[in-house]
Amino acid sequence: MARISYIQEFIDACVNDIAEMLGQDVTILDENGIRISGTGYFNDLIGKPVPEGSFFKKILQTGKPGLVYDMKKSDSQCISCKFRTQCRELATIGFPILKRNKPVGVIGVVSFSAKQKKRMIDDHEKLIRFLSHLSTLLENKLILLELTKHAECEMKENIPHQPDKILFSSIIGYHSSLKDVVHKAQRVANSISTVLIRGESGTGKKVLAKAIHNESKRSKFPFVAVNCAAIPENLLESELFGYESGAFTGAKRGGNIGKFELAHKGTIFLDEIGDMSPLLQAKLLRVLQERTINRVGGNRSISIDCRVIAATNRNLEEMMKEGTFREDLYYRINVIPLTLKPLKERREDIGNFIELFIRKFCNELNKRPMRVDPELKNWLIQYNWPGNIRQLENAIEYMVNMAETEVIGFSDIPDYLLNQEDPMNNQRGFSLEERIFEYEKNILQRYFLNEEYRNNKVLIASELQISLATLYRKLEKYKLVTK
Ligand SMILES: Nc1ncnc2c1ncn2[C@@H]1O[C@H](COP(=O)(O)OP(=O)(O)OP(=O)(O)O)[C@@H](O)[C@H]1O
Repeated sequence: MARISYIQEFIDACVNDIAEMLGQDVTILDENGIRISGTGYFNDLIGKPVPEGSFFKKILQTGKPGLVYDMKKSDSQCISCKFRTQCRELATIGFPILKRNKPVGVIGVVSFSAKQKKRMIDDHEKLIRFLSHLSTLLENKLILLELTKHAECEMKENIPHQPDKILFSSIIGYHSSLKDVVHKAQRVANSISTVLIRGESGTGKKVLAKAIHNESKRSKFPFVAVNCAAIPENLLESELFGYESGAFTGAKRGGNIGKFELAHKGTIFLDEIGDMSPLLQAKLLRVLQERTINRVGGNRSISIDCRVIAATNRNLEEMMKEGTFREDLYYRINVIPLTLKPLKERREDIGNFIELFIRKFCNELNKRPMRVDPELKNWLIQYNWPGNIRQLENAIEYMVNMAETEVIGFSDIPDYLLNQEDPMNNQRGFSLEERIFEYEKNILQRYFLNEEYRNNKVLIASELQISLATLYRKLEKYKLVTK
């Protein structure tokens, strides 16, 4: 999905030209309320979020434009903004940037002098019309970008047997458990036996499956991935096995081949197999045993030749006990089990992933090479990563986008990393005292890294209803990072 920050260069050019033309300051926010561009006063605020409850945040929520010229009035749109009384803006017009009717950003034009304010109020109708055109232009640019990317992906998918770059050597990981998994995978790459990859979401199951395929004799033939959880149950059968003409209402004339046939001589990757319905489990079992499929609505058996790799993050043993996963299918797919550990159990790999992803995103986003502040790196290594490698990858993408210098620091981390309620995430082996320590430290740290509080100890102490002296003591005790 194209985000507003993906057209950053175009936005910067627009903002500067419009500000010059209108004689007012102009700013643009992304879908999270982060200022991604701005002129004059806003220059120093780029990369920072606007306060909760602010006029611009409301526009992001409602998708409605507006004009505010008396921030202090009780019915002003800024009434719930904490920084209302310190605000230097005299008048502001905000207009949503919509993508398919969903707000993905805001354009703001702001007056800081009485003269500018008067001009804004006099001309506000024209200005709103102009912003509406600009917003449409930005929306079109985003949609065009999305369509181009989509077309590129489709082209790549349609090139038969395109070699994929993921090999065993591209799987990052020095932890002994991962080395062991990769070693086993190498040994079975050329076998026809079914592999079952277990692991939490985002641990690299698909990456491993692709490496097995690419390092096997089947690599010249397709690797076909099917996410069994993402396809509605009634469609999954025809998706997997194909259908004949007239098999159901809406079926294509001439029928359609399914993923098993598409993967002929290659590999079929059945992701989230634990989410397959009992009925389909039975059909899949038969296919795996007989190595033939029957298209939906057809009565001819078609033999298949493809390697099956299945993956799941579900506890299949528990599911068998509950009767929601078939025991016979379990034994059929669990021939070569490979388990990927969650990232928090292989912390020695986190540093390498951080370096890898920083390089990747600097490259993709055309940014100069960056590095991470060593203190932040330690913090990231200690973090629990419930979303595993995928979450780490997304967090680094965010940080590379946000960083204004070549050193990524605490001010660049996404808020959601700090908003984790239980920092120990039910890890075993910690006492109540240690847990409470981490819990309190985490709460305080969140306040110090929250832009809204601007490191203001009086404000933080008052919000937490503790004395300033207590706050200072805790600051020292927990060695908190302040922005
Ligand atoms: N060892 C690795 N080296 C480099 N990148 C990796 C590695 N493992 C995973 N990744 C990256 O992490 C992300 C998640 O990987 P992947 O999609 O394979 O996880 P998954 O376990 O299949 O997730 P899910 O169960 O949610 O589908 C991908 O962007 C992938 O490129």
